[in-house]
Amino acid sequence: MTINEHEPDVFEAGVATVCWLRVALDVPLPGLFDYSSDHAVAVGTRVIVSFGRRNMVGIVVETPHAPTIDASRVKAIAQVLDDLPPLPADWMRLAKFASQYYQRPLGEVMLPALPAGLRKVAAYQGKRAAGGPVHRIDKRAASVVEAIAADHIPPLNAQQADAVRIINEQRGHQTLLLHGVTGSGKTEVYMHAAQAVLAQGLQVLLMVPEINLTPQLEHSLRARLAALAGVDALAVLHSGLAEGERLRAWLSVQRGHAQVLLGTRLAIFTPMPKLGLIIVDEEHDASYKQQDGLRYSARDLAVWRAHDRQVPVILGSATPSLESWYHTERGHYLKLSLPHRARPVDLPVVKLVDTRRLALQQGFSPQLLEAIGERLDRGEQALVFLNRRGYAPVLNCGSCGWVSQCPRCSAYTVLHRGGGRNYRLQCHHCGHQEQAPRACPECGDQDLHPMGRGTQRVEEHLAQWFPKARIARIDADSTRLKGSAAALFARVHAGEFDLLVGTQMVAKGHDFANLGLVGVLNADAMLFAQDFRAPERLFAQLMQVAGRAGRHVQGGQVIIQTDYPEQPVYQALVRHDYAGFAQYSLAERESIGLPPYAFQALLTAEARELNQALAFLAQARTLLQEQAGADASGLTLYDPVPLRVVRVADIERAQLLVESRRRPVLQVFLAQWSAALPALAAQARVRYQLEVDPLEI
Ligand SMILES: Nc1ncnc2c1ncn2[C@@H]1O[C@H](COP(=O)(O)OP(=O)(O)OP(=O)(O)O)[C@@H](O)[C@H]1O
Ligand SMILES: [Zn+2]
Repeated sequence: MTINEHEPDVFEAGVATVCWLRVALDVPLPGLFDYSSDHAVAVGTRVIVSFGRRNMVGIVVETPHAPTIDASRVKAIAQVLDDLPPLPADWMRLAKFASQYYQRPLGEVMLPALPAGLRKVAAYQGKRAAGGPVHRIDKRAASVVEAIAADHIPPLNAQQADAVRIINEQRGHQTLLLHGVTGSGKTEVYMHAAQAVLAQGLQVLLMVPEINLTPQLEHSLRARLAALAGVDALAVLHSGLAEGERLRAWLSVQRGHAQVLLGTRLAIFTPMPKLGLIIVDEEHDASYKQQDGLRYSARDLAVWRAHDRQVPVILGSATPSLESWYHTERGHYLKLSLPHRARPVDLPVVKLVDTRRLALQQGFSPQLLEAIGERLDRGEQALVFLNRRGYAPVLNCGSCGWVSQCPRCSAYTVLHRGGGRNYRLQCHHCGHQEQAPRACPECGDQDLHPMGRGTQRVEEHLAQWFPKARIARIDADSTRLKGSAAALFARVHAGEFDLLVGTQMVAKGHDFANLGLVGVLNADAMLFAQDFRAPERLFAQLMQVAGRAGRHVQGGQVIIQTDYPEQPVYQALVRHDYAGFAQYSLAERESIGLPPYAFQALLTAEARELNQALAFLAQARTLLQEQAGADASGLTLYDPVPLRVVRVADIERAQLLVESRRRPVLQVFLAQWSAALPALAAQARVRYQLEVDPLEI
């Protein structure tokens, strides 16, 4: 932007000095907004400005020589927020990259990435502001973190030591894929790598999929760091924190006080002045993908940020995403392998029980029941894994065939058991709830029965078969209250339960000391899902849950019940053959041109009528075709289709998939396209989301 020669130069005209500011605001409009100030304001500073009829907090992104609109229409900012130094340049670069890559206005990336207090006008103005949120936090004493005694620290084995050595040798940027089988001691590798970085006075960002599921990690990290660098060395960030706690943690990292930041995906947006290493644990986990607003992948941003800051990043997993494996095969990432368990135990024996010709008892094969009984007799724990919460997935009338359906969604309502004989029907899509009827609403017959089974019903049967066993059910329902998941897991680790029934919540990261057997029910449900990533997800999930068996004691066993034992997913599981499965799956993806051999974007539309949504997508498709012109050959545009669950809360949904073999091609077209979509959507009266690198299709 150059100064227009014909305009009076405000700096020399002797009028008041005016500084022009280009500000990012959290509003669903593309572009930045011009304001003025009577003194210089640095890029990265937060300011309060009036926008429309209200005041908002924005971030100064540029200080141009002249505004883009008529200078007389530019409003002055209301207040400069100088309780913090400006957001650092690398943070601004990260936000800009995310904004461009994920096709979202910069303000809608930057502001939501900050702790709430820093982006709310009310936190600074008004009676209770008391000098602003930073001032208030600084005045309040931090709650005392008790130093906990460090657990016994095992000496590294040879494979771990090799991995740590290679990580420590890195200078500048490198992405390292730590592929370690379940129980191989990846955590110890992270700890040692982190220690070396801390010793240089640098900071470490350690990301985990869900913190409340891994209290063990936080506990041992805190203990280790306390011994090393004092009790304040660890900051923890996740969405479950109260606003003040979150701001305090953010500040201590941003000021360089906390040396290690342990956090979920949102932690990727924390300013870290002395960043020296990023670690992404369970890098394959879908929780790294934000599912609303800015639909970013924290794993992918971690790689970008590490590159931008020229520091190493470790992606760790027993079942890496096929994307990461592909990069490793291509030599883009450096692979570190931990092929054996850290303790002197073997990986569990995985057995497939062919259920095609078996008489099952409430979904259980005789083999599985017998195996559970044996483990309990030996005083070991057993786990039954079933990825379906509630009592039964649907209620059915034996007389007329009526099934329980959500009035607002194209989905069944799930039967849940409350206290005693109180049954309710619940929609897992919109939250709709009703009392379960005693008689069929269609024919009045009382022959209503639950079809299939969820964790509640399995728990009930297990209690009948194993009356002496102490049973814990671990799913989203049994851990709804804040802190209850951590409390429940603590009791499991303390040996207060013999038998566990759980959903994918129990599969992740737990180091159960006394768990001998894992039984898997209903795995086939995921086998034939439409999504091309379903087998990858199933494999990872089963490998993870299988990996909970026999971690401390020899003789772990896994029983998977299936109607399709010959499927490659199951065969690879029996062999613990991640590499074989990955090779097979990548070859398949390559032959049909799917990610990671292609890049995708998904446009989803929501409207009152399905036709509205489909028509909008068809228009959007035509528009993209026109924009791309002759270059459209580089793009594959699929037909708009209804979603599998087409109606949720009375809104119909459809989607359009766009694909290209080359990422830059896709990026160029998405930029033009997304700029034109708001107008198109307003006209068609639909809501839409554009998602880059969608995980679920
Ligand atoms: N060098 C070692 N010697 C003995 N035990 C070890 C060693 N390193 C780690 N362990 C122990 O091995 C167990 C498994 O380690 P950890 O939980 O880190 O595995 P992991 O690789 O993260 O597995 P998963 O992917 O299944 O979560 C833990 O009980 C840990 O204390
Ligand atoms: Zn519903």
